[in-house]
Amino acid sequence: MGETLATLLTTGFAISLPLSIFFPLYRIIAPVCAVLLLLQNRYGNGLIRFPGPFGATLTNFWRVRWVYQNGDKRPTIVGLHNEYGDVVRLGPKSLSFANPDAIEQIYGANAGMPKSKWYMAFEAHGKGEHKANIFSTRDIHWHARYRELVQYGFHIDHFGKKEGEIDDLIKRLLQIMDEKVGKPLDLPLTLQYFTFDAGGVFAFSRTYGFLREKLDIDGIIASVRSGSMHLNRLAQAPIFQMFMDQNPLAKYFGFVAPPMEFAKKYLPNDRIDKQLSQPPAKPQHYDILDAYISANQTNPGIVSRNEVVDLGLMVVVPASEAVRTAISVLVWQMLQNPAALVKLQTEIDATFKDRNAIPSWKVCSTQMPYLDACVKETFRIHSSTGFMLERVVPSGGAVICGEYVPAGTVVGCLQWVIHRHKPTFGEDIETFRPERWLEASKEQRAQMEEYLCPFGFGSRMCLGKDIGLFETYKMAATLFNRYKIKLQSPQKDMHITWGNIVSVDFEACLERR
Ligand code: HEM
Repeated sequence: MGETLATLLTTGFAISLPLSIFFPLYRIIAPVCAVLLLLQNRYGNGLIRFPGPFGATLTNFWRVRWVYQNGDKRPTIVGLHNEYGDVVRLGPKSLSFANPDAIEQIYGANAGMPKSKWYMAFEAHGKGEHKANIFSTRDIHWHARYRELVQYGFHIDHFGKKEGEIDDLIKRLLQIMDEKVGKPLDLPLTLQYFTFDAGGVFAFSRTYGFLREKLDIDGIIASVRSGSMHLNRLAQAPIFQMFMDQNPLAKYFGFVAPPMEFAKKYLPNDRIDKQLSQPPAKPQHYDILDAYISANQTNPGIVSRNEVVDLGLMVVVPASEAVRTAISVLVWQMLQNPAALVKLQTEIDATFKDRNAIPSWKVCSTQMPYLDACVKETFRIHSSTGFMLERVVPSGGAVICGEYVPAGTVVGCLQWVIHRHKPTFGEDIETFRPERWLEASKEQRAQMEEYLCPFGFGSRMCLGKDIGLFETYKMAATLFNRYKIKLQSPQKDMHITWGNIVSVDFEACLERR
């Protein structure tokens, strides 16, 4: 067998040489090359002065293993910063920053840093397709123009006109919850039926039917969860993706990621075709598709018909999973902190006399300071996303937090770390304490608000921020107005899945108030 293999490997240039010459050479050359590569990784990137785990300086596979091992914990980069300080070397060519001063230098308008290859994991692939989207693209110019054309569709002034439709969905959700009163309820999953359908209404003015069917349609919720975990792991080492999801051979296996398949299956193609065949008109539906259609009509080279699939994908991942996580964490935190819950309930009772009321966005967002503090504290202590927002230092290098960083280095901040910056948020950063937002001086509060960044930073900040906030404020006020909520297992932590979303699971038990 050894003879045959060696013969094959050498066919064409040295078939007649005795095999015994080659094996000793392979045995020596391979390890020498590996050692040289590891030394180059550790010492050759100009980052040796930055502290970090030894394995991380040698290879990105350290990160893959690290994320695998910690898949059921909150992001452990926080622990690495506690151990190594404000700048941690996370890979041969990557640095994580904990000081909020880094934000402007990495994500500011003048930084000129594109996203890293980490984001490739979130591009369409399979069956011959490979397509960047608004979230993943590393093309700064295409992104800027694309975003400029569609962003009004994500703005509260536009989609806010759909509040009545969302209230109808909330009523359906409450019916499902009422049926479960007194019984164990998978609250995060039930909330996701709502966030999925609400995403459909915001994007396309139609639901997917999760609340009607009361089940995980096409198993997409389960797929998104496992996909988020899987992609977050693979993405840690971009080269890993070449062998797996981004493998050019994947198209021959006919593999299409489930979120993509789902997004395409439920696109309202009839409406899209009809509207595209008509002359440009004023918004008719006040959904996000309005903005995509008008962008396609005026700038088809920037927002092509294919970009509408991006919109479908947004409903499947951030609009359903990230918003579910935000609302679920808020509920869980309130239940862990009875004193805070009493204060929230007192504010709710003073604001709404009717326990069946579905609070309006306007009232929730402007007249309920304690609710506002609870939402902010939820996003601070547990941001829905759990990936470092990686950018690449452009040619010429950059100075970040006083440190020179060479061109080509991947740099970034994780919100979980920034939100634990003690000089900004206080010494008790691991405690859920909404009061910190109310007791702070005007200057300190402004500083905290500037560094509270669950939706990211700068030109790549979340487009769905208004939608995420709209749903979180409304659902929190609605649930605590109507129900007395308890945890089924009060002593147990939430079950955590650290994927690109840090999802949570727990069971609750509701009683009508
Ligand atoms: C609580 C809910 C949400 C959270 C915490 C959240 C968080 C984030 C974060 C941190 C980013 C920045 C990623 C980066 O820099 O790499 C992002 C980007 C994005 N999010 Fe969200 N998101 C939420 C809801 C939504 C919703 C509801 C939508 C759409 C309806 C959405 C659409 C997007 C898009 C399109 C981007 C890419 C923006 C760009 O690069 O220009 N998100 N989100």
